[in-house]
Amino acid sequence: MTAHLIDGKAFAAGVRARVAERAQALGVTPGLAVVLVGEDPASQVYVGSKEREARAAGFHSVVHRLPATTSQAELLALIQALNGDPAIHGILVQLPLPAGLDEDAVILAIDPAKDVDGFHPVNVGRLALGQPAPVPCTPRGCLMLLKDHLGDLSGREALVIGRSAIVGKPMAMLLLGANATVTIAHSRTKDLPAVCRRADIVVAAVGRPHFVKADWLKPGAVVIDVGINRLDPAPGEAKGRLVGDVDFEAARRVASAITPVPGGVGPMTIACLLDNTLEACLAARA
Ligand SMILES: NC(=O)C1=CN([C@@H]2O[C@H](COP(=O)(O)OP(=O)(O)OC[C@H]3O[C@@H](n4cnc5c(N)ncnc54)[C@H](OP(=O)(O)O)[C@@H]3O)[C@@H](O)[C@H]2O)C=CC1
Ligand SMILES: Nc1nc(=O)c2c([nH]1)NC[C@@H]1CN(c3ccc(C(=O)N[C@@H](CCC(=O)O)C(=O)O)cc3)C=[N+]21
Repeated sequence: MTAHLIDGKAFAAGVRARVAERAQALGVTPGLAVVLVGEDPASQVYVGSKEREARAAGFHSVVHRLPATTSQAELLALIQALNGDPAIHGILVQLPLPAGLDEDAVILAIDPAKDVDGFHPVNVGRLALGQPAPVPCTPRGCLMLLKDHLGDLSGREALVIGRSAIVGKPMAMLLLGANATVTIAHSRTKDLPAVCRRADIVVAAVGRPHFVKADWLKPGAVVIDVGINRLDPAPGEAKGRLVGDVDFEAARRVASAITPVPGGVGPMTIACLLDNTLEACLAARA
């Protein structure tokens, strides 16, 4: 079997086009503020594409680039200013923050109505309770791809590998909300290959290249690879290749469908960020 490639890049372009259309019809310009503290080169890339795609969708997009030496008080003051700025409907603080800054306190300072990442405890609680809330962009994008490919997820065995607040936990909540039977694996899970072989759906969010092996997969499983890992450059390459958390070339011979890296989940994250910002803008007008 050669797995169907789930084209997140194409799907995300469709989501962005619908967002742009709705934004245009709105008569108000959705505003997104991204806050980047420090010089992490990978973060610079993501922030650049968020800004480009927000503008392409007709949004007002501002990026605040702060030095790694920024104090907690300075960062909190910026967030207060953005909370009070009526032109800004969505605030995203790029994580992780440099050492010395208190991530929890920063997230708590964001107005939950502008929390387009869905990381504020109020929004995390709402998601857990099944109440309407901005949903974290990466898991939301993964669920869109799964539903598009599989239709109804009811009763399917889903395994989420990873339990971070950004990806693993909200992914598990969304799958549960879609009536899948959900298992969450992490670094203390015993016999992960055996747990994985039971799953109809595998979402890998670990942060280790080639971590999920082909012989861990049930034949016909649907695999969503969230990982973004940069390999060391091969001789003659300026920068290393991007790969996911799944041993892609081997896995595609066992899975029925799989997302590539790049071109899978990553573009969906950005598309969902724009959609969450549009929704926040709509809610602010209501
Ligand atoms: N495509 C996109 O848009 C996005 C991609 N990413 C990528 O997704 C990946 C995961 O990100 P994130 O969730 O933030 O990462 P974290 O490092 O916060 O979490 C990694 C998770 O993997 C688990 N883990 C680590 N080692 C093992 C192991 N040997 N067996 C089983 N589980 C293990 C950890 O378990 P434990 O809790 O026990 O330590 C942890 O829960 C990264 O590659 C990141 O770059 C992230 C966000 C968006
Ligand atoms: N507050 C916060 N919210 C986030 O959503 C957040 C964050 N912090 N910190 C870092 C992670 C990572 N992340 C990605 C987004 C898009 C791509 C993406 O578009 N990737 C492209 C490739 C990009 C490239 O070529 O470099 C792809 O997979 O096709 C990747 C990773 C969001 N994150």
